[in-house]
Amino acid sequence: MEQLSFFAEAGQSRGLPTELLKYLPGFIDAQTSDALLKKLISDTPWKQSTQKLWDKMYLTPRLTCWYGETERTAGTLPWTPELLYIKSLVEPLAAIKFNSVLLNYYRDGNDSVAWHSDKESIMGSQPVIASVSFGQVRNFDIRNKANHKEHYSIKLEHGSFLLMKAGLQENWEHRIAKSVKPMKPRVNLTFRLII
Ligand SMILES: O=C(O)CCC(=O)C(=O)O
Ligand SMILES: [Fe+2]
Repeated sequence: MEQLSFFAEAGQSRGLPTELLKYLPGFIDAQTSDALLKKLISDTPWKQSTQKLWDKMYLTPRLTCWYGETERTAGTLPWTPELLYIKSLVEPLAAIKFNSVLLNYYRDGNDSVAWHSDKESIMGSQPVIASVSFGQVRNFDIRNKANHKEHYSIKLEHGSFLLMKAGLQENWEHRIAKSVKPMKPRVNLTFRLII
């Protein structure tokens, strides 16, 4: 029988392009991750923004909030001690000093992020992005833009780290798909360098 645990077991596609991605489960221990998940959910002033698709406005299917060096982008909040702590853990692995982080809150299986790449010009053409996940394990799917049949999936675990290396955004897209299985809350942080 399928195990219906809170945080499903680890697993990832074979042959993951490690020159583009580095995945570290258990990057932050379970107890610290539990506390951070709770604090981030309760203390973040989450917003649901709107997005335009085919000339119609839709509510983004998740909640978000930006933090970082506040003079850079409008609406960005100043760093909190928790975010500075997580930033200090990811920076040595990414070999980058990040100046912003996007928080995504997936409340349940209906929340998602559609296929996209993070290639805004404010991050340069080859951005390196460090991603930390807390809570519900969700599948992080990636596919080659030129050949959608080339695709992989990583189960991003509670307290895990994922480094999206230079080149990933250029040639690959990623998403967190909706799920028909019941899903507990998940918070994801993507540390970025906005130039
Ligand atoms: O939730 C995730 O793991 C990914 C989020 C993401 O792709 C983004 O915020 O650009
Ligand atoms: Fe993304």
